[in-house]
Amino acid sequence: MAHDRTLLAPEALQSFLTQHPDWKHEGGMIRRTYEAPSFLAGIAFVEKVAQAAEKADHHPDIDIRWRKVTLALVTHDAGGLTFRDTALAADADRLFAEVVRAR
Ligand SMILES: C[C@H](O)[C@H](O)[C@H]1CNC2=NC(N)=NC(=O)C2=N1
Repeated sequence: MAHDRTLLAPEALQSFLTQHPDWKHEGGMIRRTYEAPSFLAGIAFVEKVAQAAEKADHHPDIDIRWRKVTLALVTHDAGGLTFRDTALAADADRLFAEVVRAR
């Protein structure tokens, strides 16, 4: 599948980071660590993220350490950050809020 490879303008990235202050721009990726209320809530969150990632054909690096789940995103095909990264990051934030509400 062909995807848009347009890199995010610096202002667009800045605007995302301002609106999502838990996400950091590090090593060419955007990264956030979520702390779930329990290990299984963290796993439920990862499952939701995996479903969203598969649907978007865009897959974050995922690191699970007990209740902490770290997501890191970059568009390898584009060699940098694109709207696909910030869109999935924003989806993940919504999904995390759902998991926390449902605990
Ligand atoms: C063919 C397919 O669209 C690509 O390999 C996708 C799959 N998932 C991906 N995920 C991420 N994070 N970056 C990519 O560039 C990427 N590319």
